[in-house]
Amino acid sequence: MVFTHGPDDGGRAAARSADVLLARVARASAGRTAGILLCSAGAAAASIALPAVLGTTLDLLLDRAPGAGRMLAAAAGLAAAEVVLGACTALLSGTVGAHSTAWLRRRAVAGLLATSPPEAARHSPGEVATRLSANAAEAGAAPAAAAQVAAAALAPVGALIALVLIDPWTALAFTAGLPLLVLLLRSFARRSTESVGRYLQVQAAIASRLTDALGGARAIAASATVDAERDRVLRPLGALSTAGRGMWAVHGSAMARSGVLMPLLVTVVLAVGGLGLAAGRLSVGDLLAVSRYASLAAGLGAVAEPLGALVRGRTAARRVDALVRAPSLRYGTSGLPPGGPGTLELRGVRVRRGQAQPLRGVDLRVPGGLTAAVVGRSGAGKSTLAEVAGRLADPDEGEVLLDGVRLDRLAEAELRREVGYAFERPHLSGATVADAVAAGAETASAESVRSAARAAGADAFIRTLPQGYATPLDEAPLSGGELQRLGLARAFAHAGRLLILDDATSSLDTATERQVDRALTHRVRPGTRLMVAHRLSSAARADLVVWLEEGRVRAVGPHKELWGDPEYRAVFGHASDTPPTAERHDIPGPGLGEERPV
Ligand SMILES: Nc1ncnc2c1ncn2[C@@H]1O[C@H](COP(=O)(O)OP(=O)(O)OP(=O)(O)O)[C@@H](O)[C@H]1O
Repeated sequence: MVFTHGPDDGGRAAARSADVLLARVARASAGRTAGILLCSAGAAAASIALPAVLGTTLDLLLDRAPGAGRMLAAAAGLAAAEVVLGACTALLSGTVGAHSTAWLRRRAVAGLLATSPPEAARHSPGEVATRLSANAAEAGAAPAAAAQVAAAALAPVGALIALVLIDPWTALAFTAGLPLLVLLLRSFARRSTESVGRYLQVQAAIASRLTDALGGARAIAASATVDAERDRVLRPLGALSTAGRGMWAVHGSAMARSGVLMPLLVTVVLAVGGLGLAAGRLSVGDLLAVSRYASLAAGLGAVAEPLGALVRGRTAARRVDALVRAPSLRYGTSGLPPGGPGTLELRGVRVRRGQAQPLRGVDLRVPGGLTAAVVGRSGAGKSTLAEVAGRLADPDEGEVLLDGVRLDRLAEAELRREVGYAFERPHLSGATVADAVAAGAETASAESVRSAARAAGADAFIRTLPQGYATPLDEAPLSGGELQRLGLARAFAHAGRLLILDDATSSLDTATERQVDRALTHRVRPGTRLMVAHRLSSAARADLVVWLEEGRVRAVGPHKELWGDPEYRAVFGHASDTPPTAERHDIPGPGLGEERPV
């Protein structure tokens, strides 16, 4: 099976950006990270001093000289300090990891929520879950791992200096083997980055498939495809196992090679030290110290462990960084002309989504105050039109204007105040049902919450809930239609000059839909309505219909005029056997909106 590279796999630039992110997260825990370095340096200093003190102690004991007891106590103190400082390093590493993970998760969630829905949709829910959980935790461990890499090098470097001071020949013998170790660590870091990257990708693919399957659990059960679905979800397991084995093979081979190289170096150093003793250059105590320092210097091979954690953290950071860097919508500072009717214009609007072009050069004008139904076959581009009309996303070409002002020049607060949305499956947030309706750019008053709920046909069922409007949202059992009515109520409570309803009445019964329609005319703040509609009745009741076909405006006009076209009738499932009528892309008669009673 082949896994294509995700949007975050952009080579060096992505790696650099992830490193910048890690530098920022390290700065956020700078105090504790410095603590790791200090404790590690302290532990390294203690471990470096210990062999010298032990060597001197041995020489004093052999010579029966005074002061051996004091030196022994000093050695015990150094050993204790090494243990305590090591424990502090472990504790600080844990807290730095936890803080860094939390910091990364907050940034990633903020980045994801600030981006446009189509950008966010590039990451499947399962993939996002993996990036925010496992990947963020791995990346969060990177700052502490970096400090540990630096710390792991401190003791060996110090030990090497001590060897130079005791007997330069022993230091030279050790240094001769270092280029091999550097080569080994470099190759480990490179191969590890590749294998960890593969593993994380497959892991995300499985999570993504699993989340898809959970989302469609009812359909899977109903269509008796449980076995096939299980196979589909688990199919990448083989690739995961291969990637995992590859990862540990890289790790294991680095460990094995350094496991051979380092004892070999220690043996060579000891041999040189032994020759020094025979030549009278070194004392017995010196030889003891040389053997301990050689072992300490050989600890450089153990740098592979934190280096592995650092490599895994850097690779995981790229996946988290892709969420942090998700392009966010930029807002302007302009306002709308006061009292404007809500005239909506699209000029040469083109939208690309990967290979697809949901909208291809759309020109459209909906005069203020009118209700326009957007109709077309499935995939015609209706939801995409609704998306750019309310600036949930920007078009790739062209511009969208509300009362003559480009939407991307509007201040965010003004945009969200004046443009309202209701969706087919609204997402509600807030502690209670009333809070969910009140939530918006500005919190709606209790009075407008109730009046909006009445207008959306939601008041009656809200009253039957255990605590009415005060029912906690997560204790309110809601059907699809009830959820839609709450979404409509929220939109009505915050209605601005443009209200966009994207299939927002699809689950309502006909009577409630009519009631909502009447309320839209008489009880909700007057303005322009753009309604994505599949039902014939919605198109028939609208002032005008925008008929989309394959991302283009096929025609614009009153429903009864378009009805003469058999292809238009076919959109609603009526027979089509005559040729299409002429195209009309604009609404004749400006001022229609102003003449319309509200
Ligand atoms: N993020 C995306 N990536 C790839 N293609 C996309 C994306 N979003 C939309 N499309 C494609 O663009 C076309 C229009 O999609 P859109 O959702 O606007 O259609 P629609 O008319 O609302 O359809 P429906 O009535 O089925 O909801 C479809 O072919 C769709 O597959």
